[in-house]
Amino acid sequence: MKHQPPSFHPASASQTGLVIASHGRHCVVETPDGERVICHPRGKKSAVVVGDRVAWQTSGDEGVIERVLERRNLLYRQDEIRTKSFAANIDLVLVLVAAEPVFSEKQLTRALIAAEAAHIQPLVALNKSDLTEPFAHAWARLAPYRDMGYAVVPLGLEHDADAELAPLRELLAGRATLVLGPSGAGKSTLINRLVPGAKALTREISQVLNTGKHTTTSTSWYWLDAARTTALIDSPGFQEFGLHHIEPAQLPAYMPDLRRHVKDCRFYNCTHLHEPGCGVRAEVVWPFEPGRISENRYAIYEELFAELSAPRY
Ligand SMILES: Nc1nc2c(ncn2[C@@H]2O[C@H](COP(=O)(O)OP(=O)(O)OP(=O)(O)O)[C@@H](O)[C@H]2O)c(=O)[nH]1
Ligand SMILES: [Zn+2]
Repeated sequence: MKHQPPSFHPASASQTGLVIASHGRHCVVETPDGERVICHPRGKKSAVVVGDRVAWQTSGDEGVIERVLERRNLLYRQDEIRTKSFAANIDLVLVLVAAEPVFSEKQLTRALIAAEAAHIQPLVALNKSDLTEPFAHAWARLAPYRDMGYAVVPLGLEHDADAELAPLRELLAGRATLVLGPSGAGKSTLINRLVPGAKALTREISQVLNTGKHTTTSTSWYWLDAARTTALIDSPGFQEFGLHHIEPAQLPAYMPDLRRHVKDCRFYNCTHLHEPGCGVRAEVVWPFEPGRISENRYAIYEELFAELSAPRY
């Protein structure tokens, strides 16, 4: 047996906690009693992300993270150069788009594929129902997404009465939901409608984490209820949604409209790009028809396939 060095400090017991915000090398850990402590990871690499359950110990006024408990899932994006994590241990990914600015189907699809690849249920919401005509147009553009089984929730975050937000609240209840969306879709409006005191909390957290320095926002975790059963996680970084962690051949598995036709392909290893007897390509139509594959989605598939097949350096 190895000789154990004598311990001069009374060992402070390790506690568990939830990472509710992170910035650079600091993070805020919430204890089971709801107390919040600034923590630093032990060692050089900062591997902690919002949503992580951690074991930590007090060290003066602050804390040291000893280890990250096993993750149920981790949503991240990866471009040619680096990997960025959005959050861990989440139940739902809510992709918020709006009637205006006109959303990019490519970005929406990328987010949905990343969620599918991480085995997290996606949910789509379309905001700004008061902008009648653009809203109707956007709603129609989302028809293939409803048809492939995703819930698409109409919202008017600025004008809806609380009762009108009830269906959304119901979908979120008891779960931790990561909110993603392009700039201007209404993410801040959503958080402020659903989280009492969100603005104050954001200010408070960015003050403690940045110690006065001016920095952009990072990911934060908000509880919707006093019992802390329902959470929203706000995360920046929707615009550059790299999917380099996904193999091109895996793409159809993460695109439900393609997935349901793969069984009809003549070749088991069909890429759905040029093979004869391809069950996927046989279903591509424009305008969209239920049960089939919209030309837009197929074009996004082709583009992603090429992007993810390109040599990496
Ligand atoms: N017409 C209309 N405008 C809305 C609605 N909800 C939000 N907006 C407006 O849309 C704009 C963007 O809303 P934000 O909540 O700031 O959007 P965001 O997604 O947080 O955008 P970033 O801060 O750029 O990331 C604001 O001017 C809001 O007032 C809505 O239901 N209808
Ligand atoms: Zn095929």
